[in-house]
Amino acid sequence: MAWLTTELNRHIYAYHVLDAPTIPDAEYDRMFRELQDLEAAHPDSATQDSPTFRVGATPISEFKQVIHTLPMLSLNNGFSPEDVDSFDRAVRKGLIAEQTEYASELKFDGLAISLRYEDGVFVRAATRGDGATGEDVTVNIRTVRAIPLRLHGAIIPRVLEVRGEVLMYKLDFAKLNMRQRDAGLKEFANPRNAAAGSLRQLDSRITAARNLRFFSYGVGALEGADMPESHSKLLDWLGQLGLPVSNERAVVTGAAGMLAFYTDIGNRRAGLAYEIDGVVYKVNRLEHQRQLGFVSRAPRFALAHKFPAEEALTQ
Ligand SMILES: Cc1ccc2cc(C(N)=O)cc(O)c2n1
Repeated sequence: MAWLTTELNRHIYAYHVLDAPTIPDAEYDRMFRELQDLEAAHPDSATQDSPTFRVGATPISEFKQVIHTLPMLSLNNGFSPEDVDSFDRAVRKGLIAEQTEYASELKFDGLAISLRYEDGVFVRAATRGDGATGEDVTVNIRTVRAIPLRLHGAIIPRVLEVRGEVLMYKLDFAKLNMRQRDAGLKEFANPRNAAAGSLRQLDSRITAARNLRFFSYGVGALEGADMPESHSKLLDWLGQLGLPVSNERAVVTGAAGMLAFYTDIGNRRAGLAYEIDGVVYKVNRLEHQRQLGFVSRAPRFALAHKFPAEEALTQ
C-alpha cells in the first residue's frame, strides 16, 4: 500500500508541479481507485500523505485561529523607477556596499498562505490574516494538488514553514465564472477574489473543484536544516523538496538590473497564465537581509514594484 501511495504521489507531482504527466489519466484513475479499495479494506495501514486524503469527507463548521510562529511580512510598495533607485540607494547605504544583488520574482495576485511541514509531512495551513494570526485552512489547502502532502529529498527538515501565494489561473477563473453565470450565481470580480472565496469554503469538495494553484516565495520557521545563504538558493531548495516555485525569477545587480527585470515581465504580463500585480525585489544574500532588518512589519531588504492597474479587460 505504501508503495502505491508513493507511486501515485510521484505521478501527482509530475502532473501538477512539473506540468509533465507520467501516465495516462485512465491509468492514474485505476491506481487511485485501487488505493481507495485497499485503504477501505485496511484502514489502519493508510498513510497521512495518501492522495485519497486530499478531499475531506465532512464539511467543517468554522475556521480555527492560528498564531504564526514567525509573523508573515508585508512589503513596501514602489511605483516608479525613482522608487526603485531610492530603494537601491537605501540598501547600499545600509550595507555600506557599492553594488548588491537582488533576487527578483513575480508578485502573484492571490492570497498569502503559510504551510507547515513536520518531518516532511504536511500538517497545517493558515492564511496570513493580520500577519500575526491567521485562519486554519488546512482541510481546504489539502485539496490543492500542487501542494505536496510529503516533502522529498535528502535533507528533510524537522520543521519547515513555507510561505507562498494561493491563486487561480486566468483560464480556470473564466470557466468558473461561466459556471456561476449558467447556474444563476454571482460571478467573481477577479481571480484573487475567486481564490479567496474558494479557500473560505467550509466544504472542501467545493474547494477541490476550483483547481487552485500555489507558488512558494519564502519560509517562516525552519528547524533541523541549515538555511541556504541566499534567497535564490532558498527557492531552489524549496523546489528540490517538491514545492512549486516559479521559474519566472532572476538574480540581478543594482537598480538597472531590477528595472530591466520589471520591464521584461511587464512586456510578458498579459501572456502569463495567472495575474500578477507587480514584481518583488529582495536583497539576495540572507546575511545582508539580517543586517538591514525591518521597519514595523515591512522588511528594509525588499520592495514590491507594482504595475499600473490593468485597464478593465474588454469582453
Ligand atoms: C516577504 C514577502 C511578503 C509577501 C510576498 C508576496 C509575494 C506575492 N504576492 O507573490 C511574493 C513575495 O516574495 C513576498 N515576500
